[in-house]
Amino acid sequence: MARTQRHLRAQQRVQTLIARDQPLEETLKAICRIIEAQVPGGIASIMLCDEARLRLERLYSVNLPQAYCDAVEGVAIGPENGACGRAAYIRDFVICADIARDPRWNGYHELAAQHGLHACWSYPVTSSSAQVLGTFAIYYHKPGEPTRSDRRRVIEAVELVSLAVERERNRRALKENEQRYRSMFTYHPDAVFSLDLKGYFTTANAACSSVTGYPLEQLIGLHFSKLAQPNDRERIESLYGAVDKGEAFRYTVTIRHREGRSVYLDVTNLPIVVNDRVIGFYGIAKDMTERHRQETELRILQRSVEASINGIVITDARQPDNPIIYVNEAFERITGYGRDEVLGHNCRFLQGSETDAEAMAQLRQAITGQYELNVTLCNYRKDGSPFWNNLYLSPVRDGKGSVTHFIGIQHDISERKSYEAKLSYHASHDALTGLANRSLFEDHLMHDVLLAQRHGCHLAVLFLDLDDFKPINDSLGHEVGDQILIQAAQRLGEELDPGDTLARFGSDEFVILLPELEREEEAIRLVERLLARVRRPYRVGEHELYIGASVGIAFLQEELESPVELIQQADMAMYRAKQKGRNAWECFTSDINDEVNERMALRNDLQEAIEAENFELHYQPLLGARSGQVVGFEALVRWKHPIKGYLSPALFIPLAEDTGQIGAISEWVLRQACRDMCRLAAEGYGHFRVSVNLSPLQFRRANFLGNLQQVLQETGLSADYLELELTEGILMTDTAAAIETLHCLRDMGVEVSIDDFGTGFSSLSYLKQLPIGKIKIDRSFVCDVTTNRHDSAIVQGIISMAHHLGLIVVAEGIEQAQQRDFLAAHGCDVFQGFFFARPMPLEKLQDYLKQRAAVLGQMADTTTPVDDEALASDPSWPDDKHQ
Ligand SMILES: Nc1nc2c(ncn2[C@@H]2O[C@@H]3COP(=O)(O)O[C@H]4[C@@H](O)[C@H](n5cnc6c(=O)[nH]c(N)nc65)O[C@@H]4COP(=O)(O)O[C@H]3[C@H]2O)c(=O)[nH]1
Repeated sequence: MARTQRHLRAQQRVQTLIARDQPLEETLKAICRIIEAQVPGGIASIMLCDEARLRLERLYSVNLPQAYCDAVEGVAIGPENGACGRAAYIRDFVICADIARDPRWNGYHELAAQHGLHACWSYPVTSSSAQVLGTFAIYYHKPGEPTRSDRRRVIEAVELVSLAVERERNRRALKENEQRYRSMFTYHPDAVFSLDLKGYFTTANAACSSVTGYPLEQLIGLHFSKLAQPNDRERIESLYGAVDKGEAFRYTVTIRHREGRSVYLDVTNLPIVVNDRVIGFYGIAKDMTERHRQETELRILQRSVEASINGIVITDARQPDNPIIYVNEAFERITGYGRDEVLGHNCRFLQGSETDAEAMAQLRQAITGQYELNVTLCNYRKDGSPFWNNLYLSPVRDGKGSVTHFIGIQHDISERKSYEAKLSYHASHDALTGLANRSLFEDHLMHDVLLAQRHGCHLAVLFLDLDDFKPINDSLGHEVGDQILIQAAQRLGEELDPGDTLARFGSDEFVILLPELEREEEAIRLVERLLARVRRPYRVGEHELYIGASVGIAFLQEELESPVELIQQADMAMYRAKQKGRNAWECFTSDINDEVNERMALRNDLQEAIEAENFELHYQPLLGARSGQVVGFEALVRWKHPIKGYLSPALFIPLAEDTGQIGAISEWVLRQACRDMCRLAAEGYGHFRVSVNLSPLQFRRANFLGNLQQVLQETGLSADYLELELTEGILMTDTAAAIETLHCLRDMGVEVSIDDFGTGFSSLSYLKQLPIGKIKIDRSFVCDVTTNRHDSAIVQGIISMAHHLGLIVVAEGIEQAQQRDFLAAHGCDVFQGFFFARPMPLEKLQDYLKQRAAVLGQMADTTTPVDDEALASDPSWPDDKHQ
């Protein structure tokens, strides 16, 4: 009983050792002692399996000799390996009653005998899962077998051993696990942490500290929201709901580092589940700041490349033939090739027949030499159409500096190129007709003159000006004018040879270069053909129109200073041709040159006179045929040339008309005439009407009426005292507009007379439509009126017809009393001419008026008619020197 009690106590002690996780050796040795106390003479030992369960190592015993222990430790588990090796092998009780004779102890007999060990009973120790953990053995110093109670005790001891070993193994496994976990936690390069359910940090590793910048002691107990950006907090809190349900989740968040910078984290949260209850969250936060920055940069870069309006091609320089690995949308748009069609191919499919070989060579060199290049080359789209590609090629290098790729940026400059081409075309061509312009013509001229001089050929320049083009353009509009110019250009072109150059210089000026003439006559024959072609009718819309041309011809002569001189010579000759009449041509000669030079000099002098207002105004009286009274004056401009003296207006007025200088002269004349009339009235000479000659250019000016009104206003002359003299020619072009202007003049109170009447081509019947009050019979009819019966008949006809129309008739150029008498006899109303008075300056006119008044005063007594001839030839009167 006492023995049993002792045994139970010993067992409890062992169980306490086990429960308290005392070292295994202590527990196992305690078990050995218990069993040794129960089986007298027995020596207990416990051996445990190695990890692989192939050997028995770690021998625990209190009384086995150490040398024996050392010798058997590590014995292999096997059927013939002593009691323990076999027990572990067969997983059953092995009884070796007499070791010395037991063959299973072969190899160990001597060892056992040395230590006086003669019997051994061994029992396998197994785990709760039936794994062999080791063996429990009892040795005896004499042979013998166990009794039943011995067996029972051994089994009890084995159970205790199993319990202790298994417990110790579990504890070790647990510790190992914990260490593993801790290692993972501690050494994890990412921030690893745990939060409680309220979101406070409960644990955090070192990485967590470096990611957040907070020392661990400050981090523990900190609420996660202290780190998250305000706009992220709510989102993350809502995610934690998922963790509550036991689910893991992942999100990205930007936190604020303790130093203030933003840290971009990729966080995975997992629930901490204990006893089926979530008690918090684990978190693993990966610092993605750098990667995020790179990704953002990359994304922006990718978007920019994608969205670029320039085509972008990337090729792989490491692969044979440098194949395309990327093209953007713009490349597809520009070339018409889809991405799939080009990837893997070399870019050469973009080349074609017009691709510049030199540009290609540069491109190849840049690829071989691995340097940047900017080159413009002609590429081809998928549909075969060419485009201009301004290509930037640059090599892309890796970290070691080796070129891995090439990037090509295409800029489709086709529009710019075509614009440039258009610009250069327009710079050298006339937009309306498509003919060469002056600059291109001059280029050809330089070149062809050089060749002609070298080869001794004849060369000619023709200057062709359309006759009567301006009136058509003015009256029918520019569209009609343009059509005529186009048709004329076409006709001229059709007559020329391929080597000739046809250019348009001005509105209706065409210039032709004939560089390869065998004889000069060829040019003349061509000009005749050209004139004939130009003369043919032009059909424009409903109009059938006729125009002519005047041509000047200049041949290449030896004494030419510059080729351009030929154009000027042809121009001068054309001017002479124009003077000859319509549809004429003229060759340049040196006298034309002189004439033109003189004209040029005169033009310049005239300009100086205009600027200095270096003109005088003379007045020629007009006398009533019946009353003999002065009824008005004609204002006639005089220019005293500094060298040539007084020049006839018949000389410089047409020049001024040609050069446009007439505008300024006319305005001066009008203003001066109005002023002088006001002065005469103011100085008591009476109110006289002054006739002013009107130039066609002045009449057609847009602001003609406005200007007139302004002059009248400024000078204070009443419109009743102004008369404008128009030639028939003015009324011939754009008659409707001219008549409208005449009506306006009449409304203003200004009188209008037709000057040089009878010299125009038009029928007299148009007179009845005109709101005019007077006609002036041209001097040429008056001159021979008494000697030539035709002129006499014409003059009589004009007077009669004019009177029927209610018009006053003025006869100008009366030089003789017979002429006066004839005209008076046939009812002419007003006389003008040297017979009565020459044109004179205002001061002389005042004298004239005074004298007339004096003579008239005397006549009142005598009733003798005024001797106009005597007055006119009074030596004190001005001699109109220019006449
Ligand atoms: N042989 C001869 N001649 C006579 C006689 N009586 C007058 N004359 C001249 O005949 C011309 C009359 O002027 P016109 O026919 O309008 O012809 C004018 C007119 O068309 C133009 N002219 C003169 N002054 C002006 C002006 O201020 N403006 C414009 N637009 N043209 C003007 O120049 C032309 C010539 O003017 P002038 O040389 O001043 O010549 C004047 C005058 O001096 C005569 O009995 N015998």
